[in-house]
Amino acid sequence: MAIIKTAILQTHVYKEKSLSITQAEELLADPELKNIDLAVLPEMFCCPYENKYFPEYAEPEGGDTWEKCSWLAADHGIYLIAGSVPERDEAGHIYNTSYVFDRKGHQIGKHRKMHLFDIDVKGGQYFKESDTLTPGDQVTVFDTEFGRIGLCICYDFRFPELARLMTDKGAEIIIVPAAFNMTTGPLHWELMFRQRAVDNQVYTIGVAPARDMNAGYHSWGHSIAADPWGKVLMQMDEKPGVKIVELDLDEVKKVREQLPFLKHRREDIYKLSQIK
Ligand SMILES: O=C(O)CCC(=O)C(=O)O
Repeated sequence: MAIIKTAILQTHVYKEKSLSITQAEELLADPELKNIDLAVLPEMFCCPYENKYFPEYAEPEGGDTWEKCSWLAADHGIYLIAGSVPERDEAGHIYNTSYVFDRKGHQIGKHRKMHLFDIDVKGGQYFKESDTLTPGDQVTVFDTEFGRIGLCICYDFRFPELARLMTDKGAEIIIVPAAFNMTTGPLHWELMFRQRAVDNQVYTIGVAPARDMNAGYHSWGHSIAADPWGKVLMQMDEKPGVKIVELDLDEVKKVREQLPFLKHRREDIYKLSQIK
């Protein structure tokens, strides 16, 4: 049996970066989380989700936030998907980046959000990440002793091609630090996590910041886990909190054997290919 005990941390994002990090530290120290294998934080878990803050809060890979997350993973002996943070590279570009640490605190994965969130819904949400951020260009999967996990960030998950590429690369779980909003969250959030799970026969996990109506961006919250049948295993409300879900990778194998549609693709007629 390959069961991954996964903690989903729907945290509050403070204006002061150090408070958001301390919050993660305190939550992980809770004795109820003693036996977890993996913990996941939300998108921009220590930076308010607004363009004006991304340059100010950005750090290079290996910076203070990175160091702290690496230490937390090693200290608890867990895999940590450190939500996402604004990352500044040597050329001064800023990315929305998720780092993954193994049980020893070594970085074993890194995803730079590939699809920037540029939308303008009349009477609803406006956002233009491309005002400050640069897109990444890598499909991200990483290995654990349980199996392979795919990783993308929020708007990336709207692109079924990306989830399928991760599945084709062997992902059995797809993890998505994310922050949907009050316009798109109510109709699209659960639907997407269930649909990608069904289409790819994977577990899907979405981890969002808690809603803060005093913030510039109102997160939908509702962190979620769906199984490879598309069943919602757990969904939170909008408040801060922690939930543990058990992901049984034998289920992925069973579902794929019983309903083998991934093998029934007509690759003689159509094919998804990666250019880079
Ligand atoms: O796709 C959506 O509706 C929300 C996306 C988003 O908030 C993000 O990419 O940060």
